[in-house]
Amino acid sequence: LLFLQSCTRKKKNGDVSMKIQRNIECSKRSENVTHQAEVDGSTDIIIVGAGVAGSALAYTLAKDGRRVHVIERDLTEPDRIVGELLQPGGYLKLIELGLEDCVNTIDAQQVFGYALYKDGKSNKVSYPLENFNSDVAGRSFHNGRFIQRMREKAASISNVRLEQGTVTSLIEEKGIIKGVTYRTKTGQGLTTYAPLTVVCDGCCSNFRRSLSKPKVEIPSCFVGLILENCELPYENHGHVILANPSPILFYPISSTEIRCLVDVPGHKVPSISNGEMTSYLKTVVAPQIPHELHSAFFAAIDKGNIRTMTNRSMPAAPAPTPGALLLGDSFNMRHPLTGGGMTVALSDIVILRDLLRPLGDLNDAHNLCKYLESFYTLRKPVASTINTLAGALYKVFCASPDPSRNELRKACFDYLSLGGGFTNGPIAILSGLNPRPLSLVSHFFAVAIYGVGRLLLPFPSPKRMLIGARLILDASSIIFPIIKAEGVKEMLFPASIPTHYAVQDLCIS
Ligand SMILES: Cc1cc2nc3c(=O)[nH]c(=O)nc-3n(C[C@H](O)[C@H](O)[C@H](O)COP(=O)(O)OP(=O)(O)OC[C@H]3O[C@@H](n4cnc5c(N)ncnc54)[C@H](O)[C@@H]3O)c2cc1C
Repeated sequence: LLFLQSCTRKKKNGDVSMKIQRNIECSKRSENVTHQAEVDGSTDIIIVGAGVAGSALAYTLAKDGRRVHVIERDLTEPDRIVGELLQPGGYLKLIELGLEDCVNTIDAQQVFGYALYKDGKSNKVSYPLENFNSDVAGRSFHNGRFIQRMREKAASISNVRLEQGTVTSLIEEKGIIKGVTYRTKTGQGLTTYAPLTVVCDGCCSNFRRSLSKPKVEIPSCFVGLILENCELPYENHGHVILANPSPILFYPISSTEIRCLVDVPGHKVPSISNGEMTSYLKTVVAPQIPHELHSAFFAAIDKGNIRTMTNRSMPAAPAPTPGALLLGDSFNMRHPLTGGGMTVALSDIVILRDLLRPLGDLNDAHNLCKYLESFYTLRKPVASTINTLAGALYKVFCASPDPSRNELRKACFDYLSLGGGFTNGPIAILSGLNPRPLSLVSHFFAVAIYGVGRLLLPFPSPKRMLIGARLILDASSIIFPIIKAEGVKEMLFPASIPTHYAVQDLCIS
């Protein structure tokens, strides 16, 4: 144990992967000692996965004095097309967690809002940042660089042990999760124990079935490209093209690169290997993107680095289990159109940290589990609002042959162009700066009523009245099922749910 401590206490500046590698080496050399120590109760919390959620959680819990063992399948820098735009609300959570410097030195770009495009018209929608410090804005970056910085921060704390290994199962005894079994990089099978295991193994989680009742939907896929040597029409803004059949996104991920994500509805994307994808991008997508980006878009297609990713959506449906908890995408997912995933994960971590803070001992698994049930209610206002907006906006932003849905789409675009509260309200929700469920519901129906009003004025015709009525029905059929899945009571009336269990029942430090 002393050897492990001396290893993990070495805090040196330097290259991210070098630091993490050093940490792996430490854990490798001390595997036997550590395993023995863990049986003795030297770990408070095991974290499965060191992605966005796992590494941020490890850092924050360790800062609060917990002894944390993080097991991550692959500690090399991830190269993915996910989690590249952090909303300003997420940046505020990073500040709360003391992790805001993780967006420094990775060539992250500040983001001040969005530009929306529809039928050749464009409109800038800025985040309402007036009342915040000047550094508060969205940030966009290479996801892998951001994660490496957070892993490095976590690994720099002496009571974090960050180890490369693949968790293969949760250890359950009499209904309580006691720890995990995992395979190290060298193929050795090990077990480790702790009073609490937090599973943060991402969108394809292997363990969510044991800890929740997941219902995963796949509304679409994203096709990702990187555009180089070009400028976005609206500097430091995300760009959303309301294209046909579904939205296309652009945002900077470094000072020289722009990410393009093309949404393709359904489970399947055109084949990259037989050239269908190239043809789709050149003939269907290219004519719909801003002309300033054309040549870089074609160059990116010809370069051939085309990536795809499935977009999943899954409301949180916890099955509270003593000794374990899910967090991040393993627990809850939403369509990535609005870039809300990391904000929800970081917001959840702040709530969990605050709940765990007064507890000295985590060993009373049943009481701890009961106490942590309040987490599921406390997270609802932020998480459900961001989730519902993502699902609803995706549906509204997709093209449709239905005239009422098309009117709703047009009304949404024009409503967001009105300025004042009509623009600030929805963008404050999307950015995570003011994610209030009632504000979301009222803006959503204000868009619908605005759409109906435009149909009926100046002179209503029977046909227009019918489209107007269908528009309201359509809007309701979009938002109400999402709210139902999120939990009507938890989302809209959280005060009616008892959230706080007596901390006194547990050991307080
Ligand atoms: C196409 C796409 C684009 C997105 N864009 C954005 C965006 O712009 N902004 C935003 O906020 N969100 C975005 N998201 C969502 C965002 O990526 C996620 O919400 C976020 O990454 C969730 O973090 P996580 O830690 O739960 O999962 P991850 O970051 O995926 O981390 C999971 C970690 O667990 C590890 N792991 C998995 N299994 C095991 C195992 N058995 N043992 C050990 N380790 C394991 C993995 O290696 C990984 O490091 C996007 C999602 C998609 C699909």
